[in-house]
Amino acid sequence: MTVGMSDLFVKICGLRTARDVDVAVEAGADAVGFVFAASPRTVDAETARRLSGRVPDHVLTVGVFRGQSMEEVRRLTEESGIRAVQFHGDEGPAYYEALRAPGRTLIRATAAGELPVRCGELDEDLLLLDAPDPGSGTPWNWASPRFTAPEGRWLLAGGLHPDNVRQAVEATGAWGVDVSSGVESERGVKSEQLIRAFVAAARG
Ligand SMILES: O=C(O)c1ccccc1N[C@@H]1O[C@H](COP(=O)(O)O)[C@@H](O)[C@H]1O
Repeated sequence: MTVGMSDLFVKICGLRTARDVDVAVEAGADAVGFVFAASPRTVDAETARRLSGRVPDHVLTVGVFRGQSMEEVRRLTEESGIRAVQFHGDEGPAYYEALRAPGRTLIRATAAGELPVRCGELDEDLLLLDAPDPGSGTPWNWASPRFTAPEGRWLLAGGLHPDNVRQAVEATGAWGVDVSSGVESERGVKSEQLIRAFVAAARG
């Protein structure tokens, strides 16, 4: 898997317009996310395909799924042409086996808890630790002394924004970060200023 050109991997998620995509790429994001799960940010396959066409090869295009059938995930992935699949529900090993394809990155999102987790448990390439309510802008207690950082490559998400992302990275040692709500001016509407501020702050 080839991902990221910088020290800290930064993904900007929930993009819906060409302007969102252009700003995220210009700001230096390593990945851009298109939400296929039920959300105020949902896009269809045609929109994701059109927006992905604006993304240079060094930036990973990610489709976000939650509780969808394997057939729907497969169809949306193929129709949109996105290069990575991010599972946010309780998708089991059969999903990873079915969606594994050459050049495709598989991301497993799980709610952060006190039990240790490891990247690769379900054959994923990247692990994502998030709050229980993904996409809500709610943080989890990543600063807790009881939190054990996972082994392997993992992304931190949940309630991140330009003012807390650097502190979160330093506290957890995360390999990368993922954000949606924290770069919006209102729910579902991305802010150019906040996207730029987030990427710059994340990398310190
Ligand atoms: O963004 C959504 O609407 C969404 C819906 C369903 C599953 C995942 C979703 N987004 C993911 O949630 C986190 C970002 O959360 P936050 O808004 O920054 O707190 C990130 O992993 C997104 O990919």
